[in-house]
Amino acid sequence: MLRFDRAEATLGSFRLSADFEIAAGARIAVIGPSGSGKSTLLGMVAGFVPLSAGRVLWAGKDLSQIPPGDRPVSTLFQDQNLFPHLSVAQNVGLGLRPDLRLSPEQQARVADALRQVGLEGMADRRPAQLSGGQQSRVALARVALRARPILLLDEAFAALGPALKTDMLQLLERIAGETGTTVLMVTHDPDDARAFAPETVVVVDGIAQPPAMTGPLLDDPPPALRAYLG
Ligand SMILES: Nc1ncnc2c1ncn2[C@@H]1O[C@H](COP(=O)(O)OP(=O)(O)OP(=O)(O)O)[C@@H](O)[C@H]1O
Repeated sequence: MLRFDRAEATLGSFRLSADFEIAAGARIAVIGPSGSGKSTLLGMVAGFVPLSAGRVLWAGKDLSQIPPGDRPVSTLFQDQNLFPHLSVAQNVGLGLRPDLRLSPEQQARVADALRQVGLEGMADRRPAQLSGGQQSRVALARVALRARPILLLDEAFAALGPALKTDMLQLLERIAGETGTTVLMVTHDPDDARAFAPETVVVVDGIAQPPAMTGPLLDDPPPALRAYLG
């Protein structure tokens, strides 16, 4: 379970608070107006944003004691964090070993991850030789191999067209389901939330609200969310 225990972050004059729990293995959308604090909420989990009060706990353990790189967390941003000078296989292999000294068994796992995301035959290409959708798949394969229990997506697929985005969300759902990964996904698209996330956290007026059922929430949004959704 991921628990925000009266957690607060303060960035200049901006303050965000969160006090709720997310079940292990849940898929959660995070929506709200621009500048409302969605990325800040993810940053509190990943460790990019320090807490000014309260705690964030995973499986009962206080994450603030753990440096960002050692937290049980992977984060995917819109730019996909791929290294341009490394091959597709090497970019994925980083999920297993940052120094890329992979054993034959680990190389086989990289090949398997590439197969899972439909990129077999592209292992030796550089990211620039792939389409945007294929680059997203490389990033997802790396995250799958990294196998951290919490996955944070910050508008990771926002640059993709609708059909590709649907593909990526289905792929993500399959991988997260197989591994039991807990996913928090920031999106500006309510259709993403409906397609992917049974529950949604609304971030508005400095508060990340407890998760609500996505369908009913979007069918009958509270006033602050209604204004944002238009
Ligand atoms: N380092 C900082 N110092 C001061 N204020 C900051 C800092 N980083 C972010 N903020 C402010 O904190 C608020 C929340 O930012 P955040 O990036 O979490 O919003 P968001 O909901 O993810 O926005 P968007 O949808 O536009 O990406 C914003 O008002 C922003 O201006």
